[in-house]
Amino acid sequence: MQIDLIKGHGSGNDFLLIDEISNDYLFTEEDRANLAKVLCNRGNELGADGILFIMKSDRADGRMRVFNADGSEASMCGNGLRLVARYICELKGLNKAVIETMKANLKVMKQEDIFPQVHTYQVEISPVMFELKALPLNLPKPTLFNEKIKELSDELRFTALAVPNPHLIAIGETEMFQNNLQKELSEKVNGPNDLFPDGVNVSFVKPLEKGSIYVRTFERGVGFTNACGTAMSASSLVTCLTELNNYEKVINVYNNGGKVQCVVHKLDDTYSIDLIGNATYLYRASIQLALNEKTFSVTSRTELLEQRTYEKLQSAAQEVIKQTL
Ligand SMILES: N[C@H](CCC[C@H](N)C(=O)O)C(=O)O
Repeated sequence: MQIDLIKGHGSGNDFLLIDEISNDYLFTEEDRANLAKVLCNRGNELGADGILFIMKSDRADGRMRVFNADGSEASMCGNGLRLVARYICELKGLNKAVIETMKANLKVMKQEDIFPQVHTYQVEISPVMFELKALPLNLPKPTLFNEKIKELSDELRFTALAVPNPHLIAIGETEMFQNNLQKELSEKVNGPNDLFPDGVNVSFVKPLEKGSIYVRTFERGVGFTNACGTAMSASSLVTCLTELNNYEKVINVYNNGGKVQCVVHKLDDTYSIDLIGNATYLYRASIQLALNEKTFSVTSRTELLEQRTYEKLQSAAQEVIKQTL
């Protein structure tokens, strides 16, 4: 079976985009999980953090389903949604659209370049839930806000929220990035454990100057990635809850893949976050796939030249991180 795809990234969080609107691929659920495991494997010619299936929708301009590299499906993907936003807007000649995701239909729109000649989109991150059952997190309390979890750490304080995929956020200083704690506790809560039966994305956050933070995330179903869009959005919200940053103001979120911006909105007890950042295409490729043998070959690959301009954004962001982390 031949499959045409685009490899792209949002802040270095890279994905394979497969267009099921223009092509009749007819994937089964098992196909989708197997495709993610086979094509995202970085030992192969492609490799990625996940696959974004772009599908028809009867209630929006398009639909996104996101599968992690381990074959698990997630309810949301912030960096991936910017790539899908770009793909749908360019496919349909739109500057803004609505994309159906597992739990919500989300508003997306093309934005002014966050850096010269870097395709930039804004996506809505919503709904936001703090009830522990929304993750789920099995603790004898309704919510977890800036509190210790003795099974995970004696010092760190965590906040748990779903946007709607699950996130566990710890805010601290540089030292928290200089040991193996994030890796060890992330592997624990993403393996067989009583706290997070479905796993969780784990982010360590360091406030930089007011209006700027650095976020490093160990992603459920993937591991450490350059950036996690929903995690950066959730982290921005938590820094507003702890009054480190302000609602309705742009927060610069630095990460190992570059920089995005978040604006946190609070209306009574309802929150949403605007996530603004790049949607960069790396290459187009066609593959010949034998799914049952779980093998494929790349039959064509056309490099695109967008990464050269993106790299200027990334090195500027890395300079800031080097100065402040
Ligand atoms: N690993 C996530 C899905 C991908 C989210 C991330 N790549 C993003 O940009 O939000 C999860 O299992 O909930």
